[in-house]
Amino acid sequence: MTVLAQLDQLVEACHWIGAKGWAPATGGNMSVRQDENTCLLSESGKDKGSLTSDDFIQVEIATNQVPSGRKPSAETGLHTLIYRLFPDAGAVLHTHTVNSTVLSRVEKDAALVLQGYEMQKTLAGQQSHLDSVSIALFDNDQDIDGLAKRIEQFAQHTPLRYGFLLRGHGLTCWGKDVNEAKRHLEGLEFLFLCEMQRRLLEAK
Ligand SMILES: CSC[C@@H](O)[C@@H](O)C(=O)COP(=O)(O)O
Ligand SMILES: [Zn+2]
Repeated sequence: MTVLAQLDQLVEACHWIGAKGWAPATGGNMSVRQDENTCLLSESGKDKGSLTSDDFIQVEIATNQVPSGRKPSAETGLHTLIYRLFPDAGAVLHTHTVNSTVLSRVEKDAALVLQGYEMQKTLAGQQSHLDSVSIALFDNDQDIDGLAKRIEQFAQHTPLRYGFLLRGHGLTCWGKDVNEAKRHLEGLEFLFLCEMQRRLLEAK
């Protein structure tokens, strides 16, 4: 599929994310890989639910440089990190949902472990509800370069798959293309909602 077709799919995914209320106000950011050296990232500060293809800005993956001089997402460094760590990653979606925001604060460990859910199989390579899926959880940080470094160091010793949570902030997930990133987002959000409800009910 061409990059233009991927960008069209990404714009559609942004509208779908907006309609679900998963990127309130100007929260969230999205990108698609152009080639091994560059990606197209959403412009900073926009309502991500009403983006058009003109709102995506070319960024160099190795350096975070922006040839156009426009202002891509404040979280550009997390998208480019994912494209650097995972040559197969073709799209990255970052959302601010209530479930990911709250659950990432309630969970004090360095990962949210999901187990026992059939919907784990929405995640590439997962074949059974009996397996455990560990979603890494990092403390939020306004220093995105510092945060990216911490995540990079973590990935050197622990597998990082599907996405990660930022505490009190939201989910960043990816896939080989827009469709897979969208499936991972929808699957993980479903699992977060189930996990919230389970913890609430079992606490009584
Ligand atoms: C609504 S404030 C949220 C931002 O600080 C950030 O977390 C975010 O997701 C959107 O930033 P942006 O620079 O528009 O990509
Ligand atoms: Zn954010």
